[in-house]
Amino acid sequence: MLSNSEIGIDLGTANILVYSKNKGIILNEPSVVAIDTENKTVLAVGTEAKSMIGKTPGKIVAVRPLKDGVIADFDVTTEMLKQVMKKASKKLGFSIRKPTVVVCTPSGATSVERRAIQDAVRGSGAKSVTLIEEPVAAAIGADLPVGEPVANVIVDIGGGTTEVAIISYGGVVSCNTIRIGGDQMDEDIVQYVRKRYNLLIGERTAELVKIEVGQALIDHEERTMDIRGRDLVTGLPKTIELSSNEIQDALKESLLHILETIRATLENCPPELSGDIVDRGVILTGGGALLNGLQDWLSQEIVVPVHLAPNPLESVAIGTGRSLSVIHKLQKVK
Ligand SMILES: Nc1ncnc2c1ncn2[C@@H]1O[C@H](COP(=O)(O)OP(=O)(O)OP(=O)(O)O)[C@@H](O)[C@H]1O
Repeated sequence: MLSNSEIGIDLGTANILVYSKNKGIILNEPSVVAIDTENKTVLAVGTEAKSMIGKTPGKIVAVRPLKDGVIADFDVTTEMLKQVMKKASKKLGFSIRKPTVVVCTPSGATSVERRAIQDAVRGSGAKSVTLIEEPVAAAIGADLPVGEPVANVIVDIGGGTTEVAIISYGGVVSCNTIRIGGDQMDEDIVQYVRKRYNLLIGERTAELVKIEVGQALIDHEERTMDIRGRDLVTGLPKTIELSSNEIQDALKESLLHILETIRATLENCPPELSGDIVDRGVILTGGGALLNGLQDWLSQEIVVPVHLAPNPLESVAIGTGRSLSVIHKLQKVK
């Protein structure tokens, strides 16, 4: 049985989630840390730190210690995890001591990158750490029958990566990972606005634009939004109106890349499993799955049904938590 000292962690590029069996998701915050660079102390972690991005005085920086699904700054990640454990303990009402942890890694991570994730979680006080591949966790979290010999296709569009995996009989049959996800889409929007309007906007504004008027490559009713930034010619603040048609253009290249990756993965599917895909379709998960029109556009392009996971932003965390009890049955985790 899973106790509260057994937790699942979705250590994502954009968000970090902690799952406990009795309470479900007990923490869901941005993977951001605010640091005082003078004395190297951590000032804030999570939501509070994210609200500081791009707004801090010189000596304080708000950083994201993960990039493309893997650790970019080991020490800051470990510190973030320590603070996350403290916050999660507060939510539970008692201290999480030396927990047994299942944490996800991108399928495309190298052995060194996997080791770093394991060490960082251990460094935050965990007694034992087991890794699970992110698409497998996402599939478990989305209630797919991963243990059966049928093809479960998962398209997980996170902040740093998009992973497309075919899972059958408890394992990954075929998988492709690209380092394009929600962060790249934000960057696409920053670059578009810069080139088209000579206006500099921050990554948080770009993310808001993506969520509000972002649009996959499919016909839709046009929406608009006012945004503010710094005019690169005059140096002064300026407001412009952006439309969903423009953002559709800005996101085109990244979306086509994601589509190509899905196609390539499906083309590599063993023929015995291809029939399942026609019947069962593809499950879309990760925060990027929520982009307006994405589900319809993808089903139009790949001509198989595309379903949205019940909780795209939470599937991986739920899957890591659920898999902990299965792992206990299968192997002793030290
Ligand atoms: N409604 C929305 N429309 C478009 N994108 C969204 C929406 N909501 C969230 N996102 C994006 O989803 C991304 C975060 O998704 P998620 O939490 O699944 O990523 P992650 O697990 O942290 O990243 P990774 O799996 O790459 O490590 C962010 O880029 C965020 O901007």
